[in-house]
Amino acid sequence: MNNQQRSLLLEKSSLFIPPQGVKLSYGTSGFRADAAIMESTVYRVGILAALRSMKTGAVIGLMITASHNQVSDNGVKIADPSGGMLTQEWEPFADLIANAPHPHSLVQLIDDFLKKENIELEGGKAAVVLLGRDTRPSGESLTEAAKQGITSILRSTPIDEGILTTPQLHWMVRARNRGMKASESDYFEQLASSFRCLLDLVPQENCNKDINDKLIVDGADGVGGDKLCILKKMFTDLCIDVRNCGSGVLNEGVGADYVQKEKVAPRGFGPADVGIRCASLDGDADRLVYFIMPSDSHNKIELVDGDKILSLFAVFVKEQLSIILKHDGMVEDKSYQPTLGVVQTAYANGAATDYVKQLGLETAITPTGVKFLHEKAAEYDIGIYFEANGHGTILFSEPFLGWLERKNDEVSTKAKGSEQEKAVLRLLAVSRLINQAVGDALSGLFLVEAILQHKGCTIHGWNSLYHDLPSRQLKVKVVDRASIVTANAETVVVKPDGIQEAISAETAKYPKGRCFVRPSGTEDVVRVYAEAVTQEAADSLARAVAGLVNQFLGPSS
Ligand SMILES: CC(=O)N[C@H]1[C@@H](OP(=O)(O)O)O[C@H](CO)[C@@H](O)[C@@H]1O
Ligand SMILES: [Mg+2]
Repeated sequence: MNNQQRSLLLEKSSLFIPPQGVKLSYGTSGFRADAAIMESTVYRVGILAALRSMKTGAVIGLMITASHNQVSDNGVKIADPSGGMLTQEWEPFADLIANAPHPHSLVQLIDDFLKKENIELEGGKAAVVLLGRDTRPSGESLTEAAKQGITSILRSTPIDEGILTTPQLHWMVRARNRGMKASESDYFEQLASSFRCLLDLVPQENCNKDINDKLIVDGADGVGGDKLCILKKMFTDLCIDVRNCGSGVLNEGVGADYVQKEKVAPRGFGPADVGIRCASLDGDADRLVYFIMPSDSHNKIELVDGDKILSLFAVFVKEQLSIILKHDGMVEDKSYQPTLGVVQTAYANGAATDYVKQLGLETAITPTGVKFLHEKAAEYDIGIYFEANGHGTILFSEPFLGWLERKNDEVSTKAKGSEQEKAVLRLLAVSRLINQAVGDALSGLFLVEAILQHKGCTIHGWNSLYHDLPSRQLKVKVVDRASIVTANAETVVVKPDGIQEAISAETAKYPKGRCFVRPSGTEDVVRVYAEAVTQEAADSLARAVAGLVNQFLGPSS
């Protein structure tokens, strides 16, 4: 790097010295911690974003959010040119620069990295970084820190997009890099028009079915509720009651994470909502779960989680695809067989996995973390992925979309008004509605709503697609969670020696028992997951295996 660049970096970074004794690591959710200690980290991620933009010659995104964490936390993560997560190859560099103690060590690390990655700061394209933040009060000053980081690299421009959901920012990055319209209003417009298209294609016999038109959405007192209020104004015939829109504390007794983990209704929901279709978004609106309020006085809800959303999407997509593949309703078109696959993690309920297998779909399991699911789903022509917690989307391959467009041309002349034409139009609309960059609670919600209308199905009907096996999750605090090493998408433990045999022996005592343990990527705990035919059995298996974890790893003091 030249002297001008070096002195700019030294000067600016001296204003962002990391607090002593803090070591952060770029995990599944980027960097996340108490907002009070995040400024230097965000500044440095700003530098990384500018370098990534130069390396790729494309627009990069930088999102400031701590999702479902408490309001006093904050975090930062990068969206790569595709709109997906930062390439895993750059994560070690993110860790190195975030933890460099002083400006000189930081500049040295950057210099070494520029050489290793062959990044030319003077030639090549200038850097452009899109910035977004959630509604946290610390977001504004952290955005300033990010801008300082970006402008610490010569020829780099930050574009502040203000308060956004995480998926909106990822969507904008992807759209910009494809030369498409990429503003927030373009995002709303695309969701609205594709949703409208799906509603226009609802089969006649289901058009007037009473599926309980009202939907109540818990906005987690975060950004998702605000954006949904804008979107719902675009549909006069859709009745959405948005609650927890920012007047209460973000994520406190509200939000998809709370609802899914605690299995209770969020704040602001009461007896008047019994039986109505309800949904909950998380703090940055990249997770979505549905739920039904119970009819008794207990607060326990019926959860309709990410696995159920995945199942609903899988049924719909498979149906539409089979209609297209049938010429005149009789013969399968063998000339092109698109691959359709479903991707889950080991946390997917066994009943959900059985259900999608029964549909005849290929299923794959990856380690926990969206980046793994996304990567696997991208191997199919249509890849549907969801974590049980409600993060997921449907990915469509370019060759498949090209094929659909050609089919569309063909059927619009030869088979106008046919079922085949409608199915083609529906899948094209789904590919525009559902976020192709990351899981998106808003676009997921509108797709769920469209499919329920299409099928004339209530939330109760949807929820009874299959019945979840009882399960239990526990957390165990141990001395060093990294001493657990797993394989086969986290379903078996390979270290320490002997623990897997002990877990398997315990699990074998329970009919239909399934159990696995893994170190959390976001908390200092080992997670235990158990499933069995009764709740008591799942609880007992989880407790017994938690005991084994303690025995093999030693409880933390
Ligand atoms: C069991 C569980 O819900 N794990 C969550 C949680 O990861 P852990 O590595 O389990 O802490 O946070 C991740 C990031 O939000 C999310 O992708 C994942 O599903
Ligand atoms: Mg989130």
